[in-house]
Amino acid sequence: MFESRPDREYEIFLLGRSNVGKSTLMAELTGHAVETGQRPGVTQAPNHFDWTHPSMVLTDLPGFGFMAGVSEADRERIKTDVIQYVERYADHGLVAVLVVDGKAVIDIIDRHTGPDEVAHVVELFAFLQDVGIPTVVAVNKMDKVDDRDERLNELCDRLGLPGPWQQWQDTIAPITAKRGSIDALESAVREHLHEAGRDDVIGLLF
Ligand SMILES: Nc1nc2c(ncn2[C@@H]2O[C@H](COP(=O)(O)OP(=O)(O)OP(=O)(O)O)[C@@H](O)[C@H]2O)c(=O)[nH]1
Ligand SMILES: [Mg+2]
Repeated sequence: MFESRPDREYEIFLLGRSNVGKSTLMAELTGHAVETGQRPGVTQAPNHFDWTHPSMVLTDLPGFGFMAGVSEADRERIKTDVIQYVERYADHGLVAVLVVDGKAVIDIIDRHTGPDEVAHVVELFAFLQDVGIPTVVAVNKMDKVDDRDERLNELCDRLGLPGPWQQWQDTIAPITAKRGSIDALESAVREHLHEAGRDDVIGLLF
């Protein structure tokens, strides 16, 4: 899980449940082909992309949640590994991109929320805030969503961000990675880097 990381100063983390389109987005961001698939759980080890700049690595971390052919114990282990990975390299982390499926995310959160349960994506979002890594939620597959504003407002509500969602354009970025519509994400990431005084890094990325 940790051995393959190239020794780079800056890192961008890509996280999210299986099958939300992380690898598709990574391919779109970097212009390089990445293994993608209909079968959830294609990515089980981090994919490091280190060719954008000598100081930079983009890391596509393994998915959470349901993965075909992966046992419950393995899923828990992968989740723990991902969290440990982010904690370990947090100091290098410029931005975390938490990818969700815009069509499915609300149902998934609500199904996994209860008196003793916090949905993974909500837990991850809070965790990233705690670690102090600027986070953008890339709400992918917006091509499949009809009630766009309503859906994005619901997502803000579930993440504890008071609506309307338009107030959070540096945090909530609706995209359709498959068609290359990722402008909202790019400007949110730019905004975070700018706020962090890292305009120098922006040019390394886009
Ligand atoms: N409709 C639609 N489908 C998409 C979009 N982005 C990705 N997909 C599809 O979603 C499926 C999963 O995409 P991947 O990129 O492999 O997802 P992943 O998050 O890397 O999955 P794991 O590696 O299993 O964690 C593929 O069939 C993609 O073509 C999108 O914007 N819209
Ligand atoms: Mg993948």
